[in-house]
Amino acid sequence: MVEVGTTGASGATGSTIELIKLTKRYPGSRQPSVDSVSMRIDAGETVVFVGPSGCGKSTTLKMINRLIEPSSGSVRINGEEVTGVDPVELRRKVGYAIQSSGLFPHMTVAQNIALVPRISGWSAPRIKARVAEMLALVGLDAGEFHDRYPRQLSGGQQQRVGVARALAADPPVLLMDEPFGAVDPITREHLQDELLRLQRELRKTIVFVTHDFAEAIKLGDRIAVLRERSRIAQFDTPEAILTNPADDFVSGLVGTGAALKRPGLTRVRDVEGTGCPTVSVTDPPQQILRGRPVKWLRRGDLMRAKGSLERAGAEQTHAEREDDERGRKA
Ligand SMILES: Nc1ncnc2c1ncn2[C@@H]1O[C@H](COP(=O)(O)OP(=O)(O)OP(=O)(O)O)[C@@H](O)[C@H]1O
Repeated sequence: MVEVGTTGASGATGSTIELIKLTKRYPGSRQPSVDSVSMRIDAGETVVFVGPSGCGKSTTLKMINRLIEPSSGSVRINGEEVTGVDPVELRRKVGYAIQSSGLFPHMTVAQNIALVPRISGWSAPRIKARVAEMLALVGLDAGEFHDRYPRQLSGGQQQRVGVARALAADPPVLLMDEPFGAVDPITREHLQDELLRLQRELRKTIVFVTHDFAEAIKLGDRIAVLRERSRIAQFDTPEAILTNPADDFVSGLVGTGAALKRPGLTRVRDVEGTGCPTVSVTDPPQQILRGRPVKWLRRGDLMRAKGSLERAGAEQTHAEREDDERGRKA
């Protein structure tokens, strides 16, 4: 029997996901579209795949829930190979939300949300209660929306129903493939905020695909920057990627515009010297470092630190936050 989620000391209800040398070669293609990708995603973490069009983000994502079968390599959810999991069970474990919302047009909002609980064999009263709970969770009034059809909803409302449907069976893992790609920028920002709020509450393991780097830095605990064939160019926290891009490819994707959208992030060269200690070039580095900020620590880093902060967080490099986040530095 598959274990559905874990509620560990960190309070996360998600599952770990491991991609092990995951490869997809489509029939007739000379090159693999995904070439031996390996990564580990922690329980309760939001990881965003970002990269240029056609680099293999969606293919990688869809191999996690077996919408696409890998050519080789494997995916493990909480240590269990997904190929060994019954498809119905897999759908219950792995919620899936996509750009076009993916709602069935001939089903009402309630029927769409009830889909996975129904195929999982839930009782009618339990499904009814869950639909009401999900509508409330995504901020839609049940009285107004329960019996509407998708065509009677705005794009943003359809996306909300898509997210509600993906969460209905309380899966520990949520896969989101450009779920907010088809809505206007204001609605998109609103849906992103809603997702952040939901995730603070639910602590699922979320894998989110986007080609919008600003969206990646807003939503991701970590970002996997992918280049062609889903090769990992950098896999790190938004702060680390912004302040220390691995190479020119990553720098190009980050772009100055995206970096400046991160509130409170300032280049060191632009920071006023007031209040900074003055040292001589001959002073020993360790002495200079003593008592000074060395790392960025986020709440998730502290949760995962397991006793020592030595490997937690991201090294502070050439950029500095000027805002009240200073208090969170170790
Ligand atoms: N069914 C298929 N048959 C053959 N090739 C495919 C198939 N699906 C995708 N590909 C190819 O695999 C590569 C990766 O596609 P994928 O959709 O995973 O990229 P992506 O990074 O998600 O792109 P986008 O950001 O444009 O959605 C592309 O070159 C694409 O043409």
